[in-house]
Amino acid sequence: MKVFKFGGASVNSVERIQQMARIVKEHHQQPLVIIVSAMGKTTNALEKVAEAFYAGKKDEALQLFNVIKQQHLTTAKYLLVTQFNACLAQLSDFFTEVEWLLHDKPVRGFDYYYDQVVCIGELLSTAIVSHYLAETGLANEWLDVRDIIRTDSHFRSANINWGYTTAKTLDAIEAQPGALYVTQGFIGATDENESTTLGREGSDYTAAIFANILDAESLTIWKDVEGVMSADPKAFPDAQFLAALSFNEVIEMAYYGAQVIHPKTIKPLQNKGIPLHVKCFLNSALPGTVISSKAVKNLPPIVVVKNNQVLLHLRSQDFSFIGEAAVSRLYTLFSELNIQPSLIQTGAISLQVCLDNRADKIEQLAAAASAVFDVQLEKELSLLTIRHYNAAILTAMTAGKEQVLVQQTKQTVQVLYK
Ligand SMILES: Nc1ncnc2c1ncn2[C@@H]1O[C@H](COP(=O)(O)OP(=O)(O)O)[C@@H](O)[C@H]1O
Ligand SMILES: N[C@@H](CC(=O)OP(=O)(O)O)C(=O)O
Repeated sequence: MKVFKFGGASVNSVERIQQMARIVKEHHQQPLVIIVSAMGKTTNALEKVAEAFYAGKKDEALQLFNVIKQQHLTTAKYLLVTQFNACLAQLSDFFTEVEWLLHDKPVRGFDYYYDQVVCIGELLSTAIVSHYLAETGLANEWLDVRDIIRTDSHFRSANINWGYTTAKTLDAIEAQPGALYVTQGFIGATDENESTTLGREGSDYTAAIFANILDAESLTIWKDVEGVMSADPKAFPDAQFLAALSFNEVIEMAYYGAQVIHPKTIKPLQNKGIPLHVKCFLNSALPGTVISSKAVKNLPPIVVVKNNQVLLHLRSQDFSFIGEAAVSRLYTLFSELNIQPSLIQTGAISLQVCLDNRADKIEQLAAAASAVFDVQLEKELSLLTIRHYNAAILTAMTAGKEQVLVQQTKQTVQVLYK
């Protein structure tokens, strides 16, 4: 059994879905589970629908949703002939699911509605993909992952109930010769059948969950890049291709914000020693990156840049030293608000916390922290992280930048700059 994951970029056009089917055909000699994300930027568009709905702008929400609807219908029309009616029936059910909800008035928290709306992206894309594969002679079973992935009700970043999910996965998926399953990444459901999501870009994680439970031979994540590179090639055209990486290295990269693999993806694979291949869907003959338990030496400097960072300066109100009570209160707040700081630096009477600029969370954190600290906020910062750095690359990459904060270990340097 192998697991493949195709992200939004690999299903964002008719041609790319056709290319995906070619890849599946090439690898279909053995049982395959295919995890698919929402097409292109559909999740972002659905977020706008949820926001308009929650702001009481029903007509705007319906209008925005209609654009998404038409995009999916157009794609289905281009791709499908014999399977079109069956696909249309399935898409229409999902459209109705959202439209009913949008006609209601919000009575619960935003995150609940967010998940009920946003999960549709993956349901729509997989319906189209599954029917297209069938149309090209690749018989497959479409699975609603919400019947399999059971989560708690922590909407927008739900946690997996591994016991239930394992039993359901083994029930739903059989490793028979020729078996081909298509299902959604990123989404799940609670005991009450409410849809949940696992956190943005969470489809990689779904794929790792399936690979772990099914004891897959490998997981392949198909991307629009040659493999994992030493930096985002969109921002750094000179980035180097990395043929092999260890699980631990990729955990570090994801932790520091590399956008290439979702941070939760690695552990389920590492625990079972399942190799992760990151391959290019535009050219499946390229070898791609292999990520495994094997240590990889002599890596080049690996660069991660996170923009839109905020720095909170927290100073003790009476100029007393920052003690364990204050630090413990701060970490409790991170946990309560589900905040993962990008960087923390502790001084004698002050603490500095660098975070992603999520306005809602920053406001709540700043308000709660002001009970204990004097709080100041600095915005529009970027956080540069270099793993396996050397003096030359550090100098080159920080030239001309106003440095706000620097943190350095033997392996990793981080520079927050304006
Ligand atoms: N270190 C890296 N190596 C390769 N790609 C990276 C890296 N960091 C960021 N990226 C970006 O990740 C993108 C692929 O991820 P993403 O767009 O989320 O794909 P998908 O939609 O398939 O999940 C690439 O186009 C590239 O710009
Ligand atoms: N569609 C979701 C989940 C995901 O993983 O997408 P992608 O594989 O395109 O990063 C998102 O955009 O967050």
